[in-house]
Amino acid sequence: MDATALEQSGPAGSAASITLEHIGKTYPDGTVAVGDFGLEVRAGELTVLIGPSGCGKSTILRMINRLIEPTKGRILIDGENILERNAVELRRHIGYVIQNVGLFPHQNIRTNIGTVPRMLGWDKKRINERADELLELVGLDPARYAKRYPHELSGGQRQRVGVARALAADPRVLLMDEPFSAVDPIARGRLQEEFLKLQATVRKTIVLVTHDIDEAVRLGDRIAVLAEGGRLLQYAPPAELLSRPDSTAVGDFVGADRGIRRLAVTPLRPALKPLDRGAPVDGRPSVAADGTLYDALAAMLAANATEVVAVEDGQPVGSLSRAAVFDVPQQEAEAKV
Ligand SMILES: Nc1ncnc2c1ncn2[C@@H]1O[C@H](COP(=O)(O)OP(=O)(O)OP(=O)(O)O)[C@@H](O)[C@H]1O
Repeated sequence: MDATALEQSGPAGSAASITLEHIGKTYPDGTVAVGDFGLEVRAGELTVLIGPSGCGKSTILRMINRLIEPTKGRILIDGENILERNAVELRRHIGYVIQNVGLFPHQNIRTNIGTVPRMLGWDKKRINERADELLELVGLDPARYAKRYPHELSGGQRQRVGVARALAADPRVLLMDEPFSAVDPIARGRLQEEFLKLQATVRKTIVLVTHDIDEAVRLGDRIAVLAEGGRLLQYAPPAELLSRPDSTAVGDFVGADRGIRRLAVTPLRPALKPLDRGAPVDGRPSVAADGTLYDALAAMLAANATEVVAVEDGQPVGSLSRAAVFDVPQQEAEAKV
């Protein structure tokens, strides 16, 4: 087999970039699911596709692993035109996670995770070791879960197995279609949190489809907002999208409560009023100095306090008032106009 860009997986930093050039999908009945779509997905980043139902998000995602064949355009992964490759073979090098996972019910968890490595001809010992390593990585004890069957797991645990299975052959690209939407909101929050930690370790290039703006803001390095027919309205990091929606359509989509969401993606550190190391905290609530304005506000509200102290390595490093929390995004928004 030739060593194409997609197969050169390995140590951290080996994620691939994805370039979508004027791709489109028109069905034989004339439906234009995606008219003309372009996007540059940076290596090692998590890009979210979001937009109303039927706007073509899943179609775009499934064109990247060619479960749907584009009717126009080019798709490059690290510069290689993947439309010229064998589609079945291609899919073995692109992880894919869907809602409700689609685990094989009659195979145990370890066997499910080993699906792609088996197709790639790995030996049994290596497959089992890899499955157990991934179970650890997604927070499931292999001794307890490896031999279980999918119906013996909770929905959230199955979803983690789905992520582990998609990562099994160490793909450089991971596609995720509404991966967390089938689980209840509390489990979803925990899964998203764990998934962010996992991504900090594996640093894959990820394209994730969701219709949930909170999920997009929480997970995305960049968010692409789409309208019907796969029309790209805006492509920007979450903080920029929330503070500077460049059309009313995007503004409406990100929602009226975007001020609060913006707090959740704005670091608190630049807003801190410096404190001498070792200065007394005086019963004020504390927050981690690498947290967000939202964390600071939550700490103040919980303690019914008007000021919070930011702490780093156990030492107070600055303070922040309630008024300052609301000043910062305001100043930022004004500075950007
Ligand atoms: N086989 C098909 N023939 C004709 N039209 C289709 C076919 N499959 C999908 N479509 C249409 O393509 C459009 C895009 O569908 P797609 O599933 O990509 O939307 P989506 O944004 O992922 O929606 P949702 O959020 O509801 O999952 C829809 O209007 C859909 O009806």
